Amino acid sequence: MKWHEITISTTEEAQEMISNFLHELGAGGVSIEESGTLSKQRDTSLGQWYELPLNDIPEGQAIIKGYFNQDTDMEELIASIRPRVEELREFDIDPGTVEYSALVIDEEDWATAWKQYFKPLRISETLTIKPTWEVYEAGPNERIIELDPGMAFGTGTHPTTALCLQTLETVIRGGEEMIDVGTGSGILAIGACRLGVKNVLALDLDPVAVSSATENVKLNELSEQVEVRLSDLLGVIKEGQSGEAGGSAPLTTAVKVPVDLVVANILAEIILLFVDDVYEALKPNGIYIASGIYKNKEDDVEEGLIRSGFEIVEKRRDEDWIAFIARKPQVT
Ligand SMILES: C[S@@+](CC[C@H](N)C(=O)[O-])C[C@H]1O[C@@H](n2cnc3c(N)ncnc32)[C@H](O)[C@@H]1O
Repeated sequence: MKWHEITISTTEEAQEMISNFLHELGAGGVSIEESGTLSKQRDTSLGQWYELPLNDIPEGQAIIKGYFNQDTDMEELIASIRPRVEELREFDIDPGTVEYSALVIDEEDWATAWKQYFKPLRISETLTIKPTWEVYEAGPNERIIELDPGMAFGTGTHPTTALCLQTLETVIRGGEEMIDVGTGSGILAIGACRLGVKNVLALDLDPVAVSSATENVKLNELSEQVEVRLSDLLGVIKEGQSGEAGGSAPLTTAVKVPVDLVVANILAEIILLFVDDVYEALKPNGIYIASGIYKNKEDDVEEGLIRSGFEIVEKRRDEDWIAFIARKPQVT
């Protein structure tokens, strides 16, 4: 079988949004390559290892490749993605001078083309993300997240995901109940369970993410602990129903709201839409990890969290991305 490969060169700043667009348009896989110039220092503090050779992509730039089945009209696809990319400028996200190209490749090339970018990755003190197709022997005290991200976002290679997993590792004490909003591949829900969380309600608006997360939860033998549901933000809880089209099945999850912990790795614009709902969904002293925030939105998110009643415990940074750790105060 043949596949169409679209290549988009853009900025690191815009890569997440553009790769999300490709997923939404039905990409069968998306890969991102960032600048890896020879002068770039690679972080090995947590024992990370890198298989990819350094490349000549200029600092701050990224190359995104998306793979579409042979029936896709690529001219139409590029025409539909162009205005969405340009619109990013209105959200203060600069995609730079964007270049698009497309070519046809064989299935075999496609499989290796995107999988070669996804290798076992030590992401925090104890967590390692392992692609299902890689052979990897865990060391002592190493906790493995088995993952086949398929078409959903969340391989752990993006700074926002890494920030969430590293933060989860520091806030989880064991036995918590958690909600993961925008679960994507389910990576944070699975990572949280590996770190000791008791139960997770994992939500996503995108049916492709819901099925990817469900598969990954099964793969990690966590179906008893993690319930994955289609939901627009916390809608499924508010309605007390499943978000499945036409469905009204009640939640079967062991997670009882209010919960101890909420994590959301979504863009700042979306985070700001439901801060009050997260506050409601948390127990007093409950923790909210809000990630996916690009540096130009730091102040807006901080103000939004404080306005809803949260205390800011800490802000963590990776490259230009920020994750907030916020606490719902104990009511006296
Ligand atoms: C940046 S990805 C994060 C995936 C994963 N949690 C991670 O940390 O890598 C954001 C996810 O949020 C989902 N999302 C976007 N808007 C949403 C909404 N209104 N309600 C629920 N999920 C949403 C997207 O479908 C996507 O899977």
